[in-house]
Amino acid sequence: MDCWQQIKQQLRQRLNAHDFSAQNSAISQYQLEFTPDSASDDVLAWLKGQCCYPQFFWQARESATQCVALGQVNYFTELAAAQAFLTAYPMQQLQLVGGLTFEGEAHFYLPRLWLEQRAQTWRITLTLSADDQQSAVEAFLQGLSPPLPLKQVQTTLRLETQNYSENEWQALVGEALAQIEQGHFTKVVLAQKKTYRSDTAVNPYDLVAQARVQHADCYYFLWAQTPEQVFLGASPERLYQRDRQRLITEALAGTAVSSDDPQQTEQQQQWLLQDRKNIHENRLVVEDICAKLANFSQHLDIESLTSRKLSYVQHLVRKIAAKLYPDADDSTCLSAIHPSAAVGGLPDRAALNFIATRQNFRREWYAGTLGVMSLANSEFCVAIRSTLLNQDKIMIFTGAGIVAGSVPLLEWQEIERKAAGILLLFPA
Ligand SMILES: C=C(O[C@@H]1C=C(C(=O)O)C=C[C@H]1O)C(=O)O
Ligand SMILES: [Mg+2]
Repeated sequence: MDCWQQIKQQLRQRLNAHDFSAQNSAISQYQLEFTPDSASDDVLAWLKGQCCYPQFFWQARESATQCVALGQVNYFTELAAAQAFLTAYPMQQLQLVGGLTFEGEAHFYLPRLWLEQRAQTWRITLTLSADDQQSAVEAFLQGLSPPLPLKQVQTTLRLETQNYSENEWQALVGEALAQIEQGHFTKVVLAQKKTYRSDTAVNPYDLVAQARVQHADCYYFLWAQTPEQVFLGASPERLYQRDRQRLITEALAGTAVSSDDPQQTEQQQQWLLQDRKNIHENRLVVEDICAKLANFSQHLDIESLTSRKLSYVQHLVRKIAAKLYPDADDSTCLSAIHPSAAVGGLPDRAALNFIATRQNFRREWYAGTLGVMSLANSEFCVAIRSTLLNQDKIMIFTGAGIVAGSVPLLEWQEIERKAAGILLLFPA
């Protein structure tokens, strides 16, 4: 019997031993630790083999742990309800996965199965609730499949539509600049959506595997509530990481080119660190995040300006740390910080209104936030540098912050450069 059969059998044994009639604890969890047969086994490959939804793959930046959530025990479409649920089970350290769309819709799950891979050790957690039917959980376990090997992506993409031509984009940037000039807001982040068709079916798990190789130092995520819509990406941006009352976040904004030419990259870095428009663009994000955090933090620390190099672009970044008041939970933090001025604007209400009325598409998960939350700790990324797969349609999203001093042509070049970085995931 292979290791996957054994795991299924062990989970089934736990299920059979579980007393569904005992109502003393509404949520029960069973954990197994194991080492898969093959050292090259990967939770992403395991997820590729599954046909149950919702699915979530997550690897936080600076973390060696890769996580997968499969299926659902509970589903919340209100952030406050998700938070209240965690608060109701203080002893169990339950973890919810999900996030908020750019427009603020909440989608959080308590997953049926949670897999964590750290080096060669995998930990599986099966969650059962008092409302579960034994037969439904049995069917879920029955449906678990062995991993499918990850493959190199190879496809040719054909651009079908883009929401803005170069001229239309520059006109929209001009409109935003006029509003900035008139004092309606100081920053607004505009976005483009490009829709491609591929000549062969593109596998989303293979794309994430490609992203892990191509884009170092990022958050890697895959989010599929149904098989028809798979959202994935490699984002360099942290919304925040919280360990009890300690929160760290960052202002990541302001962009220059980065390439495999070290001299050009170095010269671009020097330019970026001194460029007034980019420094202003970054400072507005610091102002936005700090003003929001100040409402529920005992103190804030703001580090000095540095740059962060990625494979195709580099950004200005300032790290921010906060000590939260004890009653500030993830519901407080998420609803206050998201969307920050790195993807929305400042002041946020006026900028978000401009986006809602002038931007010709709804962003949904693009520039939303995804992550994992529990009472003790949580981490969320800003879901940029992302792609939505819808059958054979591939949509890629990019945005750029418009501030006083923005040059429409340069903002076009910036989003084109960001798009080229995402397109690296689709080698012909
Ligand atoms: C909105 C995006 O990126 C944001 C905009 C940036 C900018 O305009 O300089 C830089 C990083 C992000 O805050 C995106 O990549 O889609
Ligand atoms: Mg910019």
